[in-house]
Amino acid sequence: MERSEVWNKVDEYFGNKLLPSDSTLEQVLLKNKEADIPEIDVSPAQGKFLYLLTKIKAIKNVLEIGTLGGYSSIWFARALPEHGKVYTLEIDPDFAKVAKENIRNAQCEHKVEVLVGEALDTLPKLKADGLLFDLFFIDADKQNNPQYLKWALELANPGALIIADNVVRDGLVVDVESTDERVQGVREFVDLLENNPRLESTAIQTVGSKGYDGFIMSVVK
Ligand SMILES: C[S@@+](CC[C@H](N)C(=O)[O-])C[C@H]1O[C@@H](n2cnc3c(N)ncnc32)[C@H](O)[C@@H]1O
Repeated sequence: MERSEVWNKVDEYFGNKLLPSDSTLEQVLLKNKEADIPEIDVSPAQGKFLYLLTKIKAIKNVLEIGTLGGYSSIWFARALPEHGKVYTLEIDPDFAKVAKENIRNAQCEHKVEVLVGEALDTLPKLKADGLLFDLFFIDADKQNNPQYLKWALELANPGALIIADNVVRDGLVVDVESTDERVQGVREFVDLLENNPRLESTAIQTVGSKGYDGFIMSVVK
């Protein structure tokens, strides 16, 4: 069996055991497919992981950069208390439209603000509005990860979590010579984390239905 086949089977096994079937989330993925939205959302297991983290830390406000069809936004929203909020930033108005529908269908509308536009234009507005966040999920254009980290530090409550997805990129992250600007963005992001006195960080490699990748998690002091 191919390694990726094994990863899929193992994801399926744990999914069947630990993630009860969820017609709302399944519907989200179906709607995304119908709208030709790429299948680059987090996997169900990863979504549940984000949900659990949000619950464990009793997070109240989440800032997500990269909405796509709203799949991870819904996981976050479900983990928040009634008065909690997810602000999620999306550049593509068509994706944002589908995300808003999915979020409405999942009955999470009151907890999620989908903000359409270039994230680097939206972030200063959040700061001007005096918003602060307990958890950041950086999951958009990787070349801008260094900028997103700087903004997360501007907008973080003490003790906030910063999670950046897709940092392994099938192992390409260790390619010093890479001309892929996404790889360069991740490497620059890691350089900013290295010895940063405000952050404690780790990186976890993952395999599963989304292939070989990983995420970085940092805590703001
Ligand atoms: C990996 S997907 C997000 C997946 C989503 N978090 C999930 O797990 O369901 C990345 C998203 O970031 C959006 N994006 C890319 N560049 C962006 C930018 N500069 N500003 C805002 N959104 C951006 C893309 O359009 C895409 O929808």
